[in-house]
Amino acid sequence: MSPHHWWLVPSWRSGGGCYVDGEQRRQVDTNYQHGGGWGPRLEVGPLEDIETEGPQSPLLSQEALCFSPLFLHQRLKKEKKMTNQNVMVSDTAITVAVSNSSLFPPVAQKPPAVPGNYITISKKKLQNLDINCGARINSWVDSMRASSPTHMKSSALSDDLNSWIVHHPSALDMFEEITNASKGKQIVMFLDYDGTLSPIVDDPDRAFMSDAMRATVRKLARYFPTAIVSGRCRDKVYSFVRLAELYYAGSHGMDIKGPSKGSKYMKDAQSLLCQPASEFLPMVDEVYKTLLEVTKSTPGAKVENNKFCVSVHFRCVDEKKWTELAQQVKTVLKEYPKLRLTQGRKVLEIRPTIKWDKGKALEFLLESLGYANCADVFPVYIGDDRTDEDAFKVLRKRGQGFGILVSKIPKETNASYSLQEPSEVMAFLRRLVDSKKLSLRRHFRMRRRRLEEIKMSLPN
Ligand SMILES: O=P(O)(O)OC[C@H]1O[C@H](O[C@H]2O[C@H](CO)[C@@H](O)[C@H](O)[C@H]2O)[C@H](O)[C@@H](O)[C@@H]1O
Repeated sequence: MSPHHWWLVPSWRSGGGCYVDGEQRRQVDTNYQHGGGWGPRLEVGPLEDIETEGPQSPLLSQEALCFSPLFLHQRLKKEKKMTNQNVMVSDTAITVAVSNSSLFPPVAQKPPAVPGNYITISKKKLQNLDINCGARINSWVDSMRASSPTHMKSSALSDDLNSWIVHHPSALDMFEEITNASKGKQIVMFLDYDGTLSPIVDDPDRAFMSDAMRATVRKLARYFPTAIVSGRCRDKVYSFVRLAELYYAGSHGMDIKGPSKGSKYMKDAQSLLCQPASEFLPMVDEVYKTLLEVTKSTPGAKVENNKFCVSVHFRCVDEKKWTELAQQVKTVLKEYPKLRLTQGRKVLEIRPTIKWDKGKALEFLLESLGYANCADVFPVYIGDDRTDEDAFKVLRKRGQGFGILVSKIPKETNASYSLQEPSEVMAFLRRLVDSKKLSLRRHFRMRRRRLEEIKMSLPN
């Protein structure tokens, strides 16, 4: 047996599992289990131990992987079987590298490419609830459960948080390093809304942003081009934020509009409009109406029309009814192969199959602002949800700026830094504004001094 071949089994008390899709292309035992309690786990062992037969599970949520690198680390240490290997769980895959010496990549470092010396579990099989592959309802419900931190053991949580924070340090603690890295570059700000600018609440219609946060974002936009990138429909998120000087990308980036007030950063910002999924409008509307009707029988379910996508909220649905709700949604979506399902925080999100996401929206906005091929731009994206990972990934790929994940618990992420909650986001934004003001003041003071020197040196 080669010491470099290892297998990984994401497992749940209820079962689960997936294919190992890399070098060895072997299937993992889907019923592998470990000690009790609900919770995402990633088991590890020599590749040779894998059972080669077993049903394929089309789904494992990203959340199910959120503790896995750390769990894996501990397990690996315990087993003392692995001395010089690197284990990584990225958004695209679970990967075991065989040569690097550290367990995690340093902050802002790109994840290693796959496959090569890596064993990979492909993202498609892990992340999305792919209705077209005929996902089983159990898998859907597992994924819905995984999005609930209440299912995570608190002891594991604090251990993992301590290790996680080392690799995704607080953006507040690292403020100096961050501003140093941005020196001489144009910072462009991208802000998610729910869970980033406003706290998560039970009723999506009441996710208000505080006046203090609004004032902070207003100041921020004075100094840096600023965009709100949200899963909500653009009008709705605008009604919460109410700042006309910002760029807005609603419906997970499928509805982008420039500032109605115009912008000092772009000549013709008012006419900026991008709606790459417009042909899906009638279909999304139809699905919204059907889902509204069908889910009426499930107490607490809430269907939200986000124009180019639909959200089915289960935050207020009794867990015993989650299977019923998943079944209702699945039945409706069977009729719409051009729509796909993803998952956010206690929400099922239905959207067109087009290749457009928050990452694409970020790229589109940078291009519109004239920074497409510019080395001197420093985009900062702050978000809390799975859909924000697409934007974090784009930043890593560009090697510009960085992502900040808003989370109190360890999550697998492509972001470089973390903040715990919207109040920390506000503190970070305020510091950005203050630091910019200070540097501008210094700049003008120096310019004035220089002008005076020139004046003095001129003959009377
Ligand atoms: O991209 P975002 O701005 O973060 O939008 C993602 C979803 O956010 C909203 O739902 C979430 O926040 C609600 C209010 O706090 C909460 O009740 C819900 O459980 C969360 O999932 C919004 O309602 C969705 O339409 C967005 O897709």
